[in-house]
Amino acid sequence: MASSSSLKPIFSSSLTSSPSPHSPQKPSSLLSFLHSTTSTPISLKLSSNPPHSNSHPRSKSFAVTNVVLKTDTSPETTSVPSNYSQDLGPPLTKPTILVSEKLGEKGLEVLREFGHVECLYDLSPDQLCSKISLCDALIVRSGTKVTRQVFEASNGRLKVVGRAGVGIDNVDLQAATEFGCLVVNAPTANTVAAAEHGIALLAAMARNVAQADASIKAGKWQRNKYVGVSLVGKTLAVMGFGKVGSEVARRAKGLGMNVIAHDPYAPADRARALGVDLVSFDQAIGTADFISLHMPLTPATSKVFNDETFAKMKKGVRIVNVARGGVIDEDALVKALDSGIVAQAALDVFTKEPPPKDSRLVQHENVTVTPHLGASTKEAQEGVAIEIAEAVVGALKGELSATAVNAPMVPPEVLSELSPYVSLAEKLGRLAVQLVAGGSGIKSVKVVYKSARDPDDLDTRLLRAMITKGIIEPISSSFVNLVNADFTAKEKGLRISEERIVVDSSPELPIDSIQVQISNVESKFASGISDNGDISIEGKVKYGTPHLTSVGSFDVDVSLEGNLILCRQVDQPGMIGQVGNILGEHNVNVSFMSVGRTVLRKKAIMAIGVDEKPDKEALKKIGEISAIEEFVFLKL
Ligand SMILES: NC(=O)C1=CN([C@@H]2O[C@H](COP(=O)(O)OP(=O)(O)OC[C@H]3O[C@@H](n4cnc5c(N)ncnc54)[C@H](O)[C@@H]3O)[C@@H](O)[C@H]2O)C=CC1
Ligand SMILES: O=C(O)C(=O)COP(=O)(O)O
Repeated sequence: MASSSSLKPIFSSSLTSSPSPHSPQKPSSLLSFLHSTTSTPISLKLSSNPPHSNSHPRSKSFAVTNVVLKTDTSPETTSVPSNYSQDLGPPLTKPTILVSEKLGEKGLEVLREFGHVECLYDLSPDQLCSKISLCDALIVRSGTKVTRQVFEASNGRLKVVGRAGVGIDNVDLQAATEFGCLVVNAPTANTVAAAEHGIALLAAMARNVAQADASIKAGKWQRNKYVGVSLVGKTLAVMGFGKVGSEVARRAKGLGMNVIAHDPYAPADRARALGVDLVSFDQAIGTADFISLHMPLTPATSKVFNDETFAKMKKGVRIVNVARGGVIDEDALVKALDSGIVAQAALDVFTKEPPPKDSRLVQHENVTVTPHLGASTKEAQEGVAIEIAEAVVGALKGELSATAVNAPMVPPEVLSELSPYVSLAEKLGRLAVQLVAGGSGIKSVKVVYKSARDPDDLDTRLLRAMITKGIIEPISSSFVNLVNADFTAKEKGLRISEERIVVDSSPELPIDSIQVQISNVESKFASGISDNGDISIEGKVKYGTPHLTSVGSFDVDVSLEGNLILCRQVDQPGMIGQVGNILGEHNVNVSFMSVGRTVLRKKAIMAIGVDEKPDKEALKKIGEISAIEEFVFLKL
């Protein structure tokens, strides 16, 4: 007999639980993929569905084709960019993009074609926090601190932070990830500008250009005081052999310098190709006449140049920093300059920008300074502006960004191939969790992907994120998207393990089937438990549509559209008719029916796809059919 709990949607009560501080309100029923808020959620675009699936019947075709920004009916609604969404449905809102630092005009043009752009420079932290809840995207350079408070104040609306440049040390990435906000940067367009500035500082420092310039302007003519040192034949240590570092190395080689580099992560062959030896940190700083810094500011590189490391340097070393001020302990540098360990320093970046007016470092006579000008060429600023504008617009459209900093980068061809499986993954997660009996804490989920392809060829991050979303969203108030899926699972103590099994099927298809198993829980539907004691369901994509193909140890075949009723019954004639009649009497449209059985005339599972949720009376009548042993209604 059907249990009484089968008569109500499973977990309905938990849907009303209060939102977590990290989680704004839940989105409507579309698959929100990157981000969603009450105002402008981003969702996977369903091929022929209107954006608001609450108010429109679901289309039969459920292939996920793209990710789009979902509709918004807030008062700021203006016109809709032509490429914003081709879907039908309520009017869409132009996203609001806040630009908080000077951005090249060409980039602004790209942004204006897509959204409502507000350029507000020099905002105080409080002003930024009060503005941000009205913004879908924020574009910054190095001067804006995008702190946890900014994400909190955004109230879930901020979907993407674009850093118009390389260094993202001014953005709290952990907070961005927790809030499901994508961070993108523009990593390539200012590389040459930064490298050229490094070389400019190197040469200017060696020949006292800045000091001599100030002296002559002060009416002096001090030719003996400003005798410099030559670069040719000297050893330059490039610390951080990435994009900028390697361009500096290339140029320094052209100046006749002997270049060594230290970078724990750089491939040796890339260095060798430029005639550069990769060496240890101590070797680099111990042998160099000049040291040029090009590593990111991270917890590992913070103040890595300090009393201890200055003491290991060759006396009279000269240091250039166009990376980040924070990699140097500035007090230690002043001491090293005073003691003569460091003969000169040329600094474009500072721990605090702008540095205090009375900074001993800035005022030091052997120090040359510029106000963070590394990326400031016309060419670089134009390039960076276009690069970041395109990245931000792409992210707002829901495309996966090639310059995402806090989300996996999924190449477009992989994304398009996996699209139908993305939908399948979320639905399987959603179904599996609804089979769990209330009160069972879900701790461990295993996902088994069967595929004819080599397991290494299958990038499952996207699928795992969607399964996580399917499992977590029905039972909590959290949003889950590609950015925060792993974080949210961890935060909720949910361990998701994955197994890839090679099967003999068509290698044309990336995946043959996906199975979701939930261990150590009780089920509201005993037949959903497989022989190993786990809740287990499996699905496939058939004709581009997600299908449920097994429940527990029963095979079924039902398209995952609308909602689903699963019944376990005695395998006997007339069952389909009896249930079908009840649903018909209650005006519930049946889209699919499938019966799977273990032993002929013993037990069977009937899976019934229904467009509408049957009312209580209909569910009660189904439960009263004597041959039905248990049943469950599942919302997709
Ligand atoms: N002053 C300015 O206006 C500009 C400053 N920059 C800064 O320059 C730096 C480098 O930028 P890109 O070359 O574009 O970045 P990148 O990511 O291409 O290169 C950074 C390199 O540092 C290496 N690295 C990481 N940890 C390290 C460590 N502990 N020791 C040595 N190397 C380490 C990485 O392996 C990588 O190869 C960044 O800090 C960036 O913010 C970049 C552009 C303009
Ligand atoms: O790209 C970087 O990392 C830079 O430091 C450039 O900073 P900016 O955009 O000029 O404030």
